[in-house]
Amino acid sequence: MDKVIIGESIVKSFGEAAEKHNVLDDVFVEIFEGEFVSVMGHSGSGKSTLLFALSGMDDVEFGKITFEGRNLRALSENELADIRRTKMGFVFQNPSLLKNLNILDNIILPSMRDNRKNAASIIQKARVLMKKVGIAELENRDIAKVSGGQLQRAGICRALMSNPNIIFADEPTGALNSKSTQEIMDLFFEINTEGTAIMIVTHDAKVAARTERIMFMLDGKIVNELKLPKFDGTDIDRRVEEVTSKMLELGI
Ligand SMILES: Nc1ncnc2c1ncn2[C@@H]1O[C@H](COP(=O)(O)OP(=O)(O)OP(=O)(O)O)[C@@H](O)[C@H]1O
Repeated sequence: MDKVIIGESIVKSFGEAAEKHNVLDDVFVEIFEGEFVSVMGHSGSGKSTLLFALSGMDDVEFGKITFEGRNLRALSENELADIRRTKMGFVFQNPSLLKNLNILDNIILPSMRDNRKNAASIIQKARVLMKKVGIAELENRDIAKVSGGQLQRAGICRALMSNPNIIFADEPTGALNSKSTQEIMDLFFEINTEGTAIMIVTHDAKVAARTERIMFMLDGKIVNELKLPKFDGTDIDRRVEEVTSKMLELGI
């Protein structure tokens, strides 16, 4: 299987002089096409920084990041933005939707910026995605009048508009109750089954247990990983147990 992203010897630090410390400390990571991976670790261990580095959102001080064969660090800001817009999807804990736009307009906004001429097909695509994620009836709804789970579904629709090859999700269920968390994970599962690679940063063992490879971070390093069979809807309790016992073993 081909690799969608390879990060080699990644180093990134924050702070000045004596305060300076490596938040990413010689990290090697690779994600395969269609893979569903997660990253766990203490708060401050570098998980989000890794996600931002791999997606080219933030530059790093050292190392190489290869996305579909292209060296991200050698690209211009415009080229990087283009890759992020057309090949990557982003989902965050709180989807940053605009308050003065309804759900549909929020979902189509980034695509419309790129290609206003195709408005009709963009709207049609958004409607297909809204139906898929179960928010079809909310297209005209003010974003202040939907639940957190529905908002996150809208965020996922927006991320899927460009048919990304990989979705980067930073604590996508962090603000959700356990029912919505499960529903959002069902959705990610479906998206992944259709071939999109997904990298999720999470503190939740139940979320990580749905993925097929969990990378554990400690002090800026990936110190271990756990591989699980692709989730088939069964054995979730046993999977969660495996994840939690690995966390205990690693002191995470
Ligand atoms: N822009 C920044 N400026 C200075 N320090 C930063 C910045 N971004 C992150 N850091 C520091 O880098 C370290 C790692 O942060 P990061 O957000 O990657 O951790 P994390 O594992 O995702 O944490 P959490 O689980 O709390 O989100 C932390 O010590 C954080 O304070």
